Amino acid sequence: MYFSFETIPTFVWVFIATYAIYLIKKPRLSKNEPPMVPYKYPIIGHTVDYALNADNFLVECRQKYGDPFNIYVFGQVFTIAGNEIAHEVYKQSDTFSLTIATRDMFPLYRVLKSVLDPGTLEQVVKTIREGITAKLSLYTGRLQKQIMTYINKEIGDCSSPKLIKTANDNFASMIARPIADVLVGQEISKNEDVIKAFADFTKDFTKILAIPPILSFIHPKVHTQVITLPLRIGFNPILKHLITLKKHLKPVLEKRLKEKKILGEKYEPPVDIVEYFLDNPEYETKAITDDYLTKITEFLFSIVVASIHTTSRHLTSALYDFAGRPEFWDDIYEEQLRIDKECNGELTPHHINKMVKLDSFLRESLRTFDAVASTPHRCLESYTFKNGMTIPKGRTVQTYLMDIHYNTTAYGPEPRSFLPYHGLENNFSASRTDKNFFMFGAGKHACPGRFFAVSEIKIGLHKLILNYHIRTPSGKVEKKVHYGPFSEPPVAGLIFESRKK
Ligand code: HEM
Repeated sequence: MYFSFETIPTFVWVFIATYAIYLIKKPRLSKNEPPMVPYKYPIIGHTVDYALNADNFLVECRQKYGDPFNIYVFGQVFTIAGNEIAHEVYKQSDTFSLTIATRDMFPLYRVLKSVLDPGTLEQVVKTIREGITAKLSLYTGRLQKQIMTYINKEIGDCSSPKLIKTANDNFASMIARPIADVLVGQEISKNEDVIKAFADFTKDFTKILAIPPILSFIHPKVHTQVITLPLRIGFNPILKHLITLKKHLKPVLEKRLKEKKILGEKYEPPVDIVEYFLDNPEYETKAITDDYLTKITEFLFSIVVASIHTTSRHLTSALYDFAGRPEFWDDIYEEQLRIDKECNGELTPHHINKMVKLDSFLRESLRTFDAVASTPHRCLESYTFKNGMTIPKGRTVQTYLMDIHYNTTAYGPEPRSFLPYHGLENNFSASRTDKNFFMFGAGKHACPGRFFAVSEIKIGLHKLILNYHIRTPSGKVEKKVHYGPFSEPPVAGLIFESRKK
């Protein structure tokens, strides 16, 4: 190989820069920290093992170093909290923050400015609790209709078997319909442009973030600055969705305000989040200005981000779990058929509660989703665990989900096997959080949308299983797709074949 004399300074600079990064980034641990797993290569640390082989790597670390332990990934020290420690992190809700931990990797505030305001999350959670969970029974019929509209339109007649690809989309457009109905009401939730805006918002936002966090080796903020550069120079693929919603929302809000004024006491408020918003003294208005529209649109999209892809991902995953396990088909189908006959095709919350086998199957699908570690929490001030170990302010703690979901004490000697009726036998419903089930988090910040999500998924599964035989192309359980410690449903597709009535 030939090097010219002029290339030498370049090598010197690269060497100096690398050495500087090494010195700056060298992990400095304070006293009584959890054990640091030794690593071979400076700067790189455990990045390769964590990105390419997270499951085996963390199992080995857990066996050798206990719970919790520290690893060094993408230039940062992470504390990995498993089955014994994670619940302590979730209990200390003033000391550990999910929102702050995810801000660098998922900078939603760049497009929805209001999420930076700490009051927004509080308001979103309150809205979900009061405006969705407390009124779930009023929504059931509407959710059902919206899901059936999707099924008839997008899956339709499958007298010949039809392969439906699920990659990326993961039935987001099925889930976007009931969520639009609940959020923006019946007037505009049938509008296909609005449904598309809801279904695509998160996907389009995450597209620009799909750059591996290489620059986090320098600092996580450098990575955030680079991934958000397109947004800052005016390329904003999300803007069109905000504009669509504003356009369709404006006449509806104006009409409602007018009717309220004219009818006074006689006004019959529609049941949806837009009305909940209008009714809130904090958001009271006399006219629908552009600022007002922006505020309500941003608020609605922050619920969209939390609700659509999370729910559709797990609906898809549960369908794959069902489709790959013929041994449970008859049992689950019979339960749906019996309930369908009982309710004459019109589900009520009472009937959804009766789907106990389906509920248990779904809980198991959530438990075995196979995410290795997720739901990071940032430590806001130095914290000492009950076992005496201390972590400093600023540390990110990753929830070691597999250690929790695959613990032998709760799930027996083969915790990775699929136990469809574990929930049913132990009286754990799919939406119930528990120290051995962290799919919806735990404690004060446990997912407020979980009751809604589980209802939607159960209605979707119930209707699909009633109408179709569903199988995987291979006839077996398909493998999930792994990105580092994260997991996504399989992408092989699902084969639908109409049941003979
Ligand atoms: C299967 C679907 C879903 C899953 C797996 C899921 C999971 C989670 C998890 C793990 C958390 C963090 C909890 C914690 O820190 O303890 C969370 C928080 C949250 N979820 Fe969900 N979620 C789902 C659906 C939904 C839906 C449908 C909504 C809205 C209607 C929603 C709204 C939220 C909100 C607002 C938070 C933040 C709560 C807070 O910080 O206080 N989620 N979710």
